[in-house]
Amino acid sequence: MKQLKVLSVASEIYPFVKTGGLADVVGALPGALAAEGIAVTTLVPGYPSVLKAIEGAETVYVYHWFYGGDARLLKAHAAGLDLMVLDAPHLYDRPGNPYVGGDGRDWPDNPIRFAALSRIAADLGLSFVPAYQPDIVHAHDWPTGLTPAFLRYSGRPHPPSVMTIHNMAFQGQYPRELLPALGLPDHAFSVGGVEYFGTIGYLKAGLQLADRITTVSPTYASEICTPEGGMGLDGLLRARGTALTGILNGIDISVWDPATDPHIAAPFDAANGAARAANKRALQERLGLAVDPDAQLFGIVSRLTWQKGLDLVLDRLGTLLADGGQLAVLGSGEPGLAEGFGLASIGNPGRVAIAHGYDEGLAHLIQAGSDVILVPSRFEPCGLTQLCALRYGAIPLVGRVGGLADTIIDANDVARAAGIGTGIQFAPVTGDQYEAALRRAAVLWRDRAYWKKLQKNAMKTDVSWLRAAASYAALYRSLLAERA
Ligand SMILES: Nc1ncnc2c1ncn2[C@@H]1O[C@H](COP(=O)(O)OP(=O)(O)O[C@H]2O[C@H](CO)[C@@H](O)[C@H](O)[C@H]2O)[C@@H](O)[C@H]1O
Repeated sequence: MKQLKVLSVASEIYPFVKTGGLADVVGALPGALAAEGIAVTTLVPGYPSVLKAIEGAETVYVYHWFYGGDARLLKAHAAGLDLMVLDAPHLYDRPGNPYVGGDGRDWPDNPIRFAALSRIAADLGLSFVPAYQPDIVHAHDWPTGLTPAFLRYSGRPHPPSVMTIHNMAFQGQYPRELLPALGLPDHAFSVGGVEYFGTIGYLKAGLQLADRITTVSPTYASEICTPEGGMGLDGLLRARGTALTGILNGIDISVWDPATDPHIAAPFDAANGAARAANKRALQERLGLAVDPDAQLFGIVSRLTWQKGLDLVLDRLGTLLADGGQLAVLGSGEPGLAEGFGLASIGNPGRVAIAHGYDEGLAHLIQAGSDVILVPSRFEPCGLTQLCALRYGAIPLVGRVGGLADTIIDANDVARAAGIGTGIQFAPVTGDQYEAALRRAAVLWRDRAYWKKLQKNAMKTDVSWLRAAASYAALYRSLLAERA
């Protein structure tokens, strides 16, 4: 089969720059797709952390006066990834994260910064760099949503495009007056183009103009077609009909491998789950929790946001602790939630602990040492933490929404009889239902023989990228077949 070239474009990529699951997916897809005969090159902004990782990269294109300053397109290979990097210091050479400055506010020029990224993706699609001509351009989330628009409004032949939604909650909406500064023609501002409720909608543009739309689970794909889940874009998505599909994420099972994980206290696998005990002890010691193998240890690794439903955990903390449970939280985000967990840890020494900030190593130890991983999300396009939890034998307790519905088999009586449960689901996502799920978790925990069975089932679940890679490959090939 002919090798396909896919240009993937995104605002973050693991291991160079990450604020959430988007980076994981963008960083893992190229490796997964290589096995399918697909060569992925990823275009990302030249943030300081990216430029540091690609010192000595080759300049393949020079832009004089590009959105307010000079810029270069660099080509590099780092951490096993083929990269194109947009080095535009006036747009990306600053501290903070890709979207916000040190004061926690969005960079005011975000519309320009991400239009520039999308513009380069389109330029590459339009063969500006003769040595690199992708067959498909694949854009991820709102920061790259204008890519299909730049392709379309170039008026030139261009490769087909795919737009992937990792999270509908972020859409990128900016005043219409920016249109000329973005480099889009007046006629782009139409319902069939980039116009979105009187503004310019970045994600909207991508969803309107890409040849195909994917999101990261089948259930989320149906949820976003409803007024409740569509966040204003459900009508458009319904109109696009079969152009939208859901492809479940995987995780990088070499990074998330309890048998070889350098971040954990003791390696283990499905056949030797008993070694988890050493990780539980290490986690309890590290976070100052009482060292007690019998306390059911609940873990959270998350961005602290409304989406993740963590206010429910605080509201119903009494139930979690009532049966001797413990809680270990790693997260960063909304100050109100961080403070809430901080106060809970002060009020319950040895029982509740919070580690603030971002800590890759501790995330691994929490997965390896917790008995349960809590993901009570209000909506969840796919979710990666429950996949890590499955792989590490921590039983996911999740809201039955989006990808959480698609990746966990609720350990109800029928599943138990069939020997197939892998976690605990609850719906709808309310405090009462969450609390009922906690009670079920406590009952299941008391039956240690069954708990071990659950862990075995969880660890046997295929959470790799294998199936997703085959689905993306099929999607790309069908797009090209259509064009031909
Ligand atoms: N404080 C911390 N320290 C260390 N690691 C931390 C951390 N906080 C979070 N992480 C890690 O960041 C990743 C988060 O990924 P998720 O998919 O769970 O959520 P996110 O909402 O960011 O992603 C969005 O995009 C992804 C990708 O498509 C979808 O799965 C998801 O549903 C959607 O909301 C996980 O790998 C997790 O371990």
